[in-house]
Parts: sequence; C-alpha cells; structure tokens
Amino acid sequence: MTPVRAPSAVREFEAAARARLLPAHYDYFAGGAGEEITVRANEAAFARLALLPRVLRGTGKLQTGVTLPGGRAAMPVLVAPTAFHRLAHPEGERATARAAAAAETVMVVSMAATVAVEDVAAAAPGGTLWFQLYIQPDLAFTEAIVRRAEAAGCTALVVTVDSPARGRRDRDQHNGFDDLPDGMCCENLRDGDRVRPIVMSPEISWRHVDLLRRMTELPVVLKGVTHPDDARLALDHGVAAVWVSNHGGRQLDTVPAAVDLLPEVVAAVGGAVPVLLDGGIRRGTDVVKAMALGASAVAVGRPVIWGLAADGERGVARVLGLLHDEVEHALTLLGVASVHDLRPGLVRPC
Ligand SMILES: Cc1cc2nc3c(=O)[nH]c(=O)nc-3n(C[C@H](O)[C@H](O)[C@H](O)COP(=O)(O)O)c2cc1C
Ligand SMILES: CC(C)CC(=O)C(=O)O
Repeated sequence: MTPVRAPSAVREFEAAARARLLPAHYDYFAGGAGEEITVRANEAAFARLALLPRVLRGTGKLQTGVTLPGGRAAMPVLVAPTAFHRLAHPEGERATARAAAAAETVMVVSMAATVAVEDVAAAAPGGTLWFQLYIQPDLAFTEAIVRRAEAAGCTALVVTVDSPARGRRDRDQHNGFDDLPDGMCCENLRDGDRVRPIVMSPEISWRHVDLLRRMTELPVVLKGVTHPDDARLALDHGVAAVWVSNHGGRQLDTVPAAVDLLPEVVAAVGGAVPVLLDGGIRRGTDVVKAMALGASAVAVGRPVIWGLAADGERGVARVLGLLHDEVEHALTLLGVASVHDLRPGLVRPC
C-alpha cells in the first residue's frame, strides 16, 4: 500500500478536513459573511506583498519568541479564538490546547468553546490560555464568566468588538446551520441548569470596556479593531494590546484585508502597546510580512480547525510546527536573525 504522506503545507490540511467534515460543518468553518469578499481579500493581500531579502548578514541563531501582555510564546503565531471545536474532532478544544501547549504558544479559548474553559486548562497543564469574551449585556453574567476564566488560569482577556450583531453568513443560512447538535453546547455559557445563548449586542460601547477593566486585573486585549481612530481610543481606555482583525471575513463583508489595515493601526498605536493581527495567515512568509509591517504577533483561525478536523491534536501540532519552521526558514532567507528585527523595508507591494 502506498503510505499516505503527511501534509507538507498548511493549505493541504483544508482538503483533508473537508473530506472528514459534514458539508454544513465545513461550510460553517470555511465560510464568511455575504459574498465572502473579505474572506478572499485576507489571503490575497498577503500574495500582493513581496519580500525583499538582505544578504551576507551572518545571522546565526534564530529568535522566534515573543513576549505579550498575557505571557511569553515561543513562536509568534497564536491560536485565534474559534468556536465549536467538537464539531471538528471529538476531543475538541482539549486537543487544540494540548497542541498549542506543546508548541509553547498561546491558545485563545473562545467563549463559544464546546469544552468548558476549566477542562481545556486541565487538558494542557503548563499551557498559556487567554479567554475570548463577547461582553454580555447582563453584566453580572459577564462577570461570572470573567471569574471562571481567571480561576481556570487564563492570563489575558480578549474582548471581541467586531460583533455588535452576528455576521450574515449565506452558507449557514443555505444549510440551515444555526445550532450545535444534541450533546454539544457552549460550555462557558452554562448558568445553573441552563445554557445561555450568546448575545451579540449593539449596545456594547467603550463604557463596557471601562467596566471590564475595573472588573479584572487581567490585561484586556481588544480584538476586531480596523480603524486607526478606534486604535487611539483603545489606548485612551487602557487596553493592553490591540488586535487587528476583520473576524476572518465573517462579520462585515467588504472590510479591507486585515494586513492592509495594519500599517495605519500600527502608526496610531505608536508603540504604546503590542498590535496583534489575524486573517489569512497560511504561511511563514505571511507571518514575517505582518511582523515586518509592525505586528508583534499573529494568530491563525481556520488553519487550526483544518488540522484539528484532519488529525486531532497531531493535526494541530503539525499545522503549528509547519508555521514555526516556515517562519524560521523565511527569517534565514531574509537575512534576519530575530522576529524583533523585521522592518517595513523588507516588504514591498507587488
Ligand atoms: C469557525 C470560526 C469560528 C470563530 N469563532 C470565533 C469566536 O468564537 N470568537 C472570536 O472572537 N472570533 C472567532 N472567529 C474569528 C477568529 O478568531 C479569527 O479572527 C479568524 O479566524 C482569523 O482568520 P483566519 O481564519 O483566516 O486565520 C472564528 C473564526 C472561525 C473561522
Ligand atoms: C458562535 C459564534 C459566536 C462564533 C463566531 O464568532 C464565529 O462563528 O465567527
């Protein structure tokens, strides 16, 4: 029998995942809002950036580690918060957490995880977890979730601010996908005997960010910033990091590609806090492009889901391992020893 070769690029995991997932579940993970213009733009924008290497730099030992408000990561690629991992693999978020911990990177646990944050933490002792929150209009319930995240050992709160309403996702509407199957639920939304629905409320405002900051000592990271004026406001409201994201094209369609938004946000933040970025990262070269343009670290959403669906913990580990190796390789060929030495001059539009 011909041995099946392990995927040698992140993209190959998508086909493997698609073959294993129910079509409606694949569509939920892969899809985006409206015409999916932003989904496509995120990846296309990286292809439109060229890298311009330096030569004879004698770089020697490479440095890929980054220090962020919620702790250190050995690689500059974090696991973005994504919902419903048990739809992709029976071990769900437990498998993802183990792979992230083995790669010594941060996993951001989604508020919509299908494994409770306490159980995710128990599955990967020693791993670094941040917790992603949609601020709920019921502030007492929001506080209860924050307390759970703190008690589980999460070291930062990632507040997603691009979702004052759910994205309109044509694929999900077409497939009638609007709920988890029996036996699965958003475990972080348990409240006594019931599981609350996630409320995406248009009433959430900067006032809530202030309330949250008073509620917890944890660093607050704002995810879903696209406008430089909002980045400046975020600093006024004391956030520990700004996360540039269009939610992988799943919220407002036709928002520009994430990496195209990055330079203006980086300029607005002016080095006051780290700037993170996600959306369309599929290669180590994408990682170094984003970091050259000023990101302190990046995150991946769908690639982790594809790894998880294809081969559980091993698949996620392989996805993260490939990205790590590709980052090192790109640094070597660029003539840059450390991710901290990446500069805008290494990137050109093409
Ligand atoms: C299936 C799926 C579920 C997601 N769930 C969440 C979530 O629960 N909370 C959140 O803040 N972002 C969520 N996101 C957005 C990701 O955190 C991230 O912004 C996006 O996936 C990055 O784009 P990429 O998939 O191209 O890497 C989700 C994305 C996907 C694809
Ligand atoms: C369950 C949803 C709230 C998760 C999400 O943010 C998404 O599907 O993009």
